[in-house]
Amino acid sequence: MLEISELRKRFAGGPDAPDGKLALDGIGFAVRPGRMFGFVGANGAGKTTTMRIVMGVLQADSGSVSWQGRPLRHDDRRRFGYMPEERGLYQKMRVAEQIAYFGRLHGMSAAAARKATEDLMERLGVAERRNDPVQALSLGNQQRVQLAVALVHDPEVLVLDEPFSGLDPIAVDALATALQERCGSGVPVIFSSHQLELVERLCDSVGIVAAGRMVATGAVAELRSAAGDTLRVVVRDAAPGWPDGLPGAVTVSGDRHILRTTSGDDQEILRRALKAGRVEHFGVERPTLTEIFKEAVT
Ligand SMILES: Nc1ncnc2c1ncn2[C@@H]1O[C@H](COP(=O)(O)OP(=O)(O)OP(=O)(O)O)[C@@H](O)[C@H]1O
Repeated sequence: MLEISELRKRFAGGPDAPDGKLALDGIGFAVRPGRMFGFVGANGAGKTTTMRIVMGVLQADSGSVSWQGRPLRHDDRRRFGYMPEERGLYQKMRVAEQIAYFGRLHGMSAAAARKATEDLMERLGVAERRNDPVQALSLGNQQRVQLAVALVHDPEVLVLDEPFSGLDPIAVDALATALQERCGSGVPVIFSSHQLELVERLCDSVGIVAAGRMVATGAVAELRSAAGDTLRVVVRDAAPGWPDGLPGAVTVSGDRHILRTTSGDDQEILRRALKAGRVEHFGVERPTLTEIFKEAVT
């Protein structure tokens, strides 16, 4: 298991902010083997900083990262796969050569690196570009190569900073399948993303970070059920004022009134809605991850 505990990090300030910037204020979470963990949060919340600390690119002021029950060491990180936010490809190096080169850096034999490279280029749809320098590829294709670089040495853990950003839907599916396979073979996977539908679809658990703190963490289904069900009623052509006194909030969209409530007598609400106009929808809904996210970070 990969465990991140109580990480704090303050960046040095400039003349405008002499106290610096507290980027992490006690972040902690754990990712079990074979689990996919979605790391979400607004811009500047602290995701990249956390992942950089996990990968040893930055040092925390305090807190710890442990892997399989003991403090994470430099050697362990060689067996991790990392996709940094700033990306890190050699622009002039050819695609196949580059992926194999990173495999070699992680200690693979030349033959094993070549074989893994062939396999990944095929899987990620860049085999036809094998002899092109990276700089000749579109950004999305460069990202596929970046992912191949993170995967080539069959890592024990995957830490990916916004791996899905900028990818077309075909590439998203190829990447999702590649990650699910790694997970299926017992690898813990952490990835950050602003694409919450994707996180909801792929991840066993999520962590929502705001201002350097974890504000919610757990299985997506648990977070959704803990957030409580909402009754949504849509009434068409209803007279204004019909929901006066009913709990919840009403929004108006064209000729539709939409009432959302988490409390109240549903039968009474239905009677009132039927009297008021044409009831187009009456149902209980579980909040999406996007709704939970907005609630948690605002
Ligand atoms: N090297 C640095 N020096 C000073 N401040 C920094 C540095 N790196 C990050 N920060 C600040 O730390 C905070 C957290 O940034 P971080 O990049 O971790 O956020 P993030 O959640 O990854 O955001 P995004 O979704 O925009 O990528 C931000 O306020 C950022 O401006």
